[in-house]
Amino acid sequence: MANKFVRWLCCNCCSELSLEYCERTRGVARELLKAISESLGLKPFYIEKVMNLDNSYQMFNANFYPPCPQPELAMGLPPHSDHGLLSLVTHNGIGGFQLQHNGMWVNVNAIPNSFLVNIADQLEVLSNGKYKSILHRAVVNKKVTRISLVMTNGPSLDKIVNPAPELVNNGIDQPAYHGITYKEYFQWQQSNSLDGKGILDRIRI
Ligand SMILES: O=C(O)CCC(=O)C(=O)O
Ligand SMILES: [Fe+2]
Repeated sequence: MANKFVRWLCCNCCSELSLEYCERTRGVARELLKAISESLGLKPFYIEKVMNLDNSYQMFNANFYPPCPQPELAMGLPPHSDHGLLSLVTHNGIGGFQLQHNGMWVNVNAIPNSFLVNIADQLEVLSNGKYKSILHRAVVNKKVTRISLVMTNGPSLDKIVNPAPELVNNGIDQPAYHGITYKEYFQWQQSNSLDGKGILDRIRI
C-alpha cells in the first residue's frame, strides 16, 4: 500500500512525511489490535495473523471544513461508520467530531496531540459484534476552518472477513454477519453515499 500512497502525493517532502505517518500509525493500530485480540480471549497476534496485517490496506483522508455561514443547515460529513478495523483521527484542535450514543449526538473534543480511535466495521464483523463500529459525523461551525486527518487501517484487501470461528463455535453464539472480502466491502462503501451503518446492515444475518 505504501508505494501506491506515495504516487498520489504532490512532492517528495510530502510523500516522505506521509509515508512515515502511514507507517507509524500502522504500528499504533497493530499494537491496539493486539490488546483488542486479548480482550476477546484470543492470542495477542490473532487479529494480526488472520487479517494479514503485513499487507494491511490503509486509507488516508484529509478533511477540510471551511467556516459555514449557516452551520445548522449543513453537515461536514454525514453519519457513517468507517470501513476498516480501526481509524485514527487527529485534527487542528477545533471541535466538530460527534458520535452517536444512546441515540443522541455527543461532541467529542479530543485531547490535543492525541488520536481519537474509532472502532470500524471489519472489527465489528471479526468480533461478531462484541466490538461495535462507531456511528459518527462531522459538523461545521461559523467561525473557523477545521481540518481532520483520518487514517483507516484495514485488513489486507483480499481477506474474507468473517466472525472469528473461536467466538462463534462455542455452542452459544451464532455468526451474526456474512463473510465478504474487505475489497468488496470497501468498494460498496466508496460507491454509495454515506448512510449510517447501511453497508454493515447488508451483511448482517
Ligand atoms: O472530520 C472528522 O472529525 C471525521 C472524519 C471522518 O469521520 C472520516 O473521514 O471518516
Ligand atoms: Fe469516519
